[in-house]
Amino acid sequence: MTLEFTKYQGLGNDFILIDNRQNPEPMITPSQAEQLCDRNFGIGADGVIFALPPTEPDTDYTMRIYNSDASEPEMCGNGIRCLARFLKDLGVPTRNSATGTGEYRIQTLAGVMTLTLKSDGQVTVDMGLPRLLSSEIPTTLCAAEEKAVNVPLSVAGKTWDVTCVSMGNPHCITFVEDVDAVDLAVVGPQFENHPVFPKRTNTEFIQVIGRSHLKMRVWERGAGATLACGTGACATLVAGVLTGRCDRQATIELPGGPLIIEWSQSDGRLYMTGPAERVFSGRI
Ligand SMILES: N[C@@H](CCC[C@H](N)C(=O)O)C(=O)O
Repeated sequence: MTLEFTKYQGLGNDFILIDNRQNPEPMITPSQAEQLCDRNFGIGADGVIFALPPTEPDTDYTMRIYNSDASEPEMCGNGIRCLARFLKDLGVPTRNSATGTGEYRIQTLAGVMTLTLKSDGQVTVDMGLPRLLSSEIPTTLCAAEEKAVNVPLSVAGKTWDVTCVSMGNPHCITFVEDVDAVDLAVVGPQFENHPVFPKRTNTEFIQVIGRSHLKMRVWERGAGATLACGTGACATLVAGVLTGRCDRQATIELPGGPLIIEWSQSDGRLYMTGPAERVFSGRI
């Protein structure tokens, strides 16, 4: 089998993009995706993203993604920016292109996202509403109808205060004094596979630099330590606001660079702005 692909990255969170517009089912299996993501024996990536035909009214395309461990997450913030850039590079016309900023509406397992391609190359994504009930994360840290905000969780012999937010996918956020001191490779997998998270979790370790500047490191479910996580940055801003640590708009500084996140007061939705760049195309 020969597969055409293009590699994209958003702040170093990197993906293999596949033009799957002719078929509603991904053209490779999760285990083939895992092989392609291998950084030694494959192309190397944090995940594989498929541009699939739309199935819902008023949407342009459908995104599905496999993590590098072959699991399928509901949503990916950096990945969907890369998908918008991929569609544009394929010559797919945007909506409202006469205004100078084009839009795509992309269906995901977490709902429909609207993406705006800006003239400076950045992409803004309407990431929708955060979900806060324990049953929505999901986590058993609290009763199903309660919010897990600043609750203690014992991991790796230490008690961490955590806040849980779903952006369609699960996030556990913990604020620390010094984010560089966290041994991600040791504590990350223990958070990810903790029994209080029945669908596993992404985990964000956050240092507050100022009310509009947070520094983040992430351990992703199904991908491990990555250079950036868009859904994680959105979940982090929500956790920071809920715990009184930051304003509703902030720069989230990641190892791969900054994301600008806003939690709109007027509509309650999260807006994420950041880059998405093509790296190379190939055939495997
Ligand atoms: N890097 C992504 C998140 C990808 C999915 C995640 N690993 C999960 O399993 O939920 C982002 O930018 O949001």
